[in-house]
Amino acid sequence: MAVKMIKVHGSGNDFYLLDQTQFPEPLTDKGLKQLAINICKRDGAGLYEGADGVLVVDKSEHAHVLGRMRVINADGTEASMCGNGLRTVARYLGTQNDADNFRVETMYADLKVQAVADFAKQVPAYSVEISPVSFDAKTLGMHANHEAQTIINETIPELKSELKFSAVAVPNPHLIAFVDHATLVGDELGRIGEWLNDGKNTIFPDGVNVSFVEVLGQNSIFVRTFERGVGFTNACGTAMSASSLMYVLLHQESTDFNQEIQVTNPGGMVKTVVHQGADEEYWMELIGNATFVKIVSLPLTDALAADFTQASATITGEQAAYEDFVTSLTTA
Ligand SMILES: N[C@H](CCC[C@H](N)C(=O)O)C(=O)O
Repeated sequence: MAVKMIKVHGSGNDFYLLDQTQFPEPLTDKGLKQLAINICKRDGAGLYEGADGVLVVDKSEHAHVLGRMRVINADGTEASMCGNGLRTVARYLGTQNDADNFRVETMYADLKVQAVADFAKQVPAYSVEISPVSFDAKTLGMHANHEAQTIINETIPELKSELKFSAVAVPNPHLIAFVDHATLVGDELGRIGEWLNDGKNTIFPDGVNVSFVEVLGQNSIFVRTFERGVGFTNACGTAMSASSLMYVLLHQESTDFNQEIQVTNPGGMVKTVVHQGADEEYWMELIGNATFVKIVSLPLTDALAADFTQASATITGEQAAYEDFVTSLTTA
């Protein structure tokens, strides 16, 4: 039996999208974990150029929902949410069902998704809801500053850093610091990211996505992320959304709720809007590309055995359009 997947990306954060309804029976969790570990490997060891993870699409049992998304990181760990990935799943399900405004089931919420105007020619774009939001240490799996219940714009002495951090779950866990440009591009992010995802530290035993944010101007930030279960990525959608929330809460001199924020990153650019609902709950809109790079196919048993010799791919041509879009950002 062959397995068909779409290589997709959101702002250069790339995934294999696997629709499990192609199989008579869905893969087991163990099978999904092994598949992700095999195909995501970089440096030629994985399926083509590898990936940051696998987006698993299944039917949803929930009413008014077009499908379900699960997120498997490149190291095989499962995450509760993936903002860049959700945009590509929204495009996949929307195209399949001829719908452009619907909900997708994720681990903790059925999230709103909507097709929006293309970012550029052959660069389709979607807006997705990022929620629920929590600052609670228990939800974050955080043990720091004498078991503090929340950490918002505070130093964490144990990290041997002068930086001030904010910890927020959206709902996957994020640790965010606003920094100057030299720190943004320096080694500190990698040092802290490796440490908090080493599987041994006592601050985030289950790991955490770590981001440094530079304020570039009015409603404009740059976000660089070391992702749990992956390492450095071109972009992390939930990190850019969580960073936008902290930007609104801590930097009202240059942004505010309900304003469109431009978030640039090593893989390109997305837009975010931070909302506070009537119930006082925060939620974010993450608006960005949903690029389908190629359709790949190979025998399922080979993929599970990390044998990619029979793999075939059909290129869509969208990657060239996306690269032109990124170039236009710097020449604008
Ligand atoms: N590495 C993340 C999951 C992927 C999130 C990211 N790719 C995004 O776009 O939000 C975690 O373990 O929480």
